[in-house]
Amino acid sequence: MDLPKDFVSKYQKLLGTQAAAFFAAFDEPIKKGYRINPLKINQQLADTDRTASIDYVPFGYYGKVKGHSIDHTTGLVYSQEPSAMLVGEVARPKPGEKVLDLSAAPGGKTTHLASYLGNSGLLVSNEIFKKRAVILAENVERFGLRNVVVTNESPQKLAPLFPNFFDRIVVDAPCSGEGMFRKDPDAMQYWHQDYPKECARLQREILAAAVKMLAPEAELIYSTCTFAPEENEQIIAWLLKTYPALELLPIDKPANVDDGQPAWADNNPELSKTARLFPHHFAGEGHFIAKLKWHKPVMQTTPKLVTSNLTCEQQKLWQIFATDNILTDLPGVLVTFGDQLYCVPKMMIDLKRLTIMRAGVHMGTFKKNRFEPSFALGLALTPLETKKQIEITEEQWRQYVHGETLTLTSAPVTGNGWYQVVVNGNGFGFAKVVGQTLKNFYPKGLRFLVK
Ligand SMILES: C[S@@+](CC[C@H](N)C(=O)[O-])C[C@H]1O[C@@H](n2cnc3c(N)ncnc32)[C@H](O)[C@@H]1O
Repeated sequence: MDLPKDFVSKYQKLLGTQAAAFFAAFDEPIKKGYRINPLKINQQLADTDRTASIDYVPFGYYGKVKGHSIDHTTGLVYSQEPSAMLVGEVARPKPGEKVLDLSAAPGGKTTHLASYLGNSGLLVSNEIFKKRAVILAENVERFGLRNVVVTNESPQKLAPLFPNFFDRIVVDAPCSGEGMFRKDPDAMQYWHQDYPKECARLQREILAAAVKMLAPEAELIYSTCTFAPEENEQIIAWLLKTYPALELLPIDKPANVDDGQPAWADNNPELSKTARLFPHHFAGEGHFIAKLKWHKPVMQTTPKLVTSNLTCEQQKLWQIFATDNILTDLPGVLVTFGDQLYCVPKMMIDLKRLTIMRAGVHMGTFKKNRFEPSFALGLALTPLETKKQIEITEEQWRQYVHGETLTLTSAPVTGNGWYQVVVNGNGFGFAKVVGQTLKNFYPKGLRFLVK
């Protein structure tokens, strides 16, 4: 690979005898991986190769995911390169926590964090750029997550709204992306000698906002997909100096993960607790990870939490649908935006001052005198949580994702009405059955032809 000249001379100096192996790794094939969604009721893959497992991630595998597959469309798998998976493992939230993923699109870390939260607590998943926030919301929906609010804000706008609020914050920072060069050589176009310094300035601004949102004894996980010391050890050195209440925690490092390099910052030996994933040592593209704890006792004030705004009529229509179709209580607050119904995680603050892309689970739409369930609701619920299901075959799934109406072999004995569509044992939206016909409710924007 034709690496930038200044990049080569920089890492020759920094890595010395290891530099040749580091540069050679850029000519090796990229290492692909994926995670299985542990929140899905059926974990058996339908159309993805289950190859070698990744030993430091309980649900991680090496291999490739096809976008137009049953496994992808049902949210059973998420494609993520193996070194990025260590971030979610280092962060590993506990059920019930309030977690913030501050720069979250397209959603690799968010879906990983949510896998550990198990639909409990609250995960605020934020992305500053609207287009990317849309993709993030789609991925959160596909994964069937119930406890995630997707916001589209700057870290500076979020900070005063969530003072000392979160138990865990992940800052997977925008960076110079040197660890992406192998996967996406176009990333090299943006690189110049001063780029890491420019990124570091932005990273300090983002972290200054993040710190304001840490609850006492909360953890802050910082990561980048670059090798530049300016954005890695030097950022952590800056954090430790600027915020003495932050303590650097050790990271449980899998084999072939390197220690951070104190000499590449201010020689503080603590910095060796951070983790460096180099492509010539580790089967992945490259990452840096640090974990810190916030030891600042502050008086926590409880912000105003989200409250329900349903009219009596809407409550009645929702109840009719829920009684007929759902066997579980979703533990959230029912909120409408116009005629759209959402179930927002209980721990979420009042939504008014935020740009929200997805306020928990999109439950459906209030139409005249009835409630129509959303595709998202049928993805989020397992078939054990719905009263009536229609299991479709792989061939019927191909027709369904193409937007076609299905003809069933016989009319279901439970009669006409809403049914959860099930494929490979996992929920795939709701659809209406009339006689032997299964109408197509796969969202128009998601439809495709399987080739
Ligand atoms: C490394 S990517 C995040 C990847 C994501 N965490 C994942 O695992 O899929 C960094 C993100 O930071 C966002 N970003 C860019 N400028 C930002 C800023 N000033 N504040 C917060 N986030 C920013 C980018 O749009 C990008 O989505």
